[in-house]
Amino acid sequence: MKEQFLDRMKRYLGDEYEAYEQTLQEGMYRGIRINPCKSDIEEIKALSLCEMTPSKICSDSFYIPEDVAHLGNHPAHLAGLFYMQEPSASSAVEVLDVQAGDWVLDLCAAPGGKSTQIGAKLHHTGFLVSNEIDAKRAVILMSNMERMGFGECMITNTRPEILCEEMMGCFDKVLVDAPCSGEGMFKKHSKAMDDWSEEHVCACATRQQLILDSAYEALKQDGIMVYSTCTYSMEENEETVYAFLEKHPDMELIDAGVNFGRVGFPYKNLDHTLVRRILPMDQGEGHFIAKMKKHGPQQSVKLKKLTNDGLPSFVNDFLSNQLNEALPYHIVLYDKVYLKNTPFIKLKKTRILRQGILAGEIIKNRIEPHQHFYTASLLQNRYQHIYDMSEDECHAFLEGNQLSVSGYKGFIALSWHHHPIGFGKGDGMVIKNKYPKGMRIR
Ligand SMILES: C[S@@+](CC[C@H](N)C(=O)[O-])C[C@H]1O[C@@H](n2cnc3c(N)ncnc32)[C@H](O)[C@@H]1O
Repeated sequence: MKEQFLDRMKRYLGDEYEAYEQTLQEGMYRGIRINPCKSDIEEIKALSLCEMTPSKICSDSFYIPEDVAHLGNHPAHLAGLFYMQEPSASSAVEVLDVQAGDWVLDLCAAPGGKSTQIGAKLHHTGFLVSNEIDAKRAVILMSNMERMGFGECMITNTRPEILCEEMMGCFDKVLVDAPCSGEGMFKKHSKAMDDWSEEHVCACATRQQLILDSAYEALKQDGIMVYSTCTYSMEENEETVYAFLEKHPDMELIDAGVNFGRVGFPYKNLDHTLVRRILPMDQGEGHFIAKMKKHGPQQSVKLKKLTNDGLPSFVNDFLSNQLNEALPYHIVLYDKVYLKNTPFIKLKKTRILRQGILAGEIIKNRIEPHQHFYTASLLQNRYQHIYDMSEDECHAFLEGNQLSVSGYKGFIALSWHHHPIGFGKGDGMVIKNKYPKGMRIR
């Protein structure tokens, strides 16, 4: 560990420094968070995946032993029943206190730990915009949102200032889980430690101010903003919040409203008792969370809603053949068919990777369904053609093999323990494998 970093930690922690130093010799906390849109605690426990210890931070989060292997390839994970997330990483969304019907912006969202948690809390109500500035990471975010089954959302890949200007004053809740110097992750990512320097900490703090200024624009009057990091430095935490509040006097730092973690470090006249810190001594990996309310006034842009496109008859036939109940909204964009429960919105400057559920792609005069159509939790009870695979069949399917199952013709949802995990196409004799090649297990 860099001496300069440890000296700073000594200054921050005083008498507790030794306890912190001790945690550096220990392993990382690991955990899983159950997806209530697809499963519940009883079901996951009954799978006996591993030892699961409840966390005090989030009722869906559990600590798991550090040495548990291969959970990522477990069918329950691939079907989106749970997300691998260390419990303290769920703290910021708990503070955000998402309510059904909220419009929520997750401005720095990849790989999607917090967006999938927000999606679960919204439970198909409201609207979630998950933005990631980095194109490659945005694709990972999209695949995690897809696996977990969310559709009442939009995945964007844009600079915060562009998105927040286009959606000015639209959101009840905004989460800024900011890029930071990652001091809380040094045990996990040694690269974060190699990159560490006081200059880097200050550069992160400058960037955080810019992101917060954009986030401010997107927040409604009376809306709630949560700012979080996974770093210890005061420059990126208390000092960032202080500078932001100085610049935006209509923002008020309010009580985080939770009883996990501990108060922040004292800084000027910031009420540090209102912010939360989770340190490794608190069964976490170094998180900071501040909750703020916007008193406004704040104008909101009026978003343009799209009307339903006329669908080609073969798409209508496909949808009525596959689903026993349709979703009310659909659009076709670049030959891709999307479905949604509420109207699609139109943005001009923001790069939208996906809005709604991607049902499939029109190729010549037919539709090739997409994996998202079969993982979307809103559709889970609507498939008219579904085959529940045995453990062996599911394993073979996830490896990319066809199923020797006769009697089915056409596209069919394939489930594990009655949870759709993908799809195939029957020819009466076998079901051909349509599990995306890049997702197959080897
Ligand atoms: C701490 S991570 C987010 C983790 C995510 N919220 C989760 O729970 O999975 C911060 C993200 O901010 C992104 N980022 C980097 N620079 C940014 C910028 N200038 N504006 C917005 N986001 C940025 C990074 O690519 C990274 O994905």
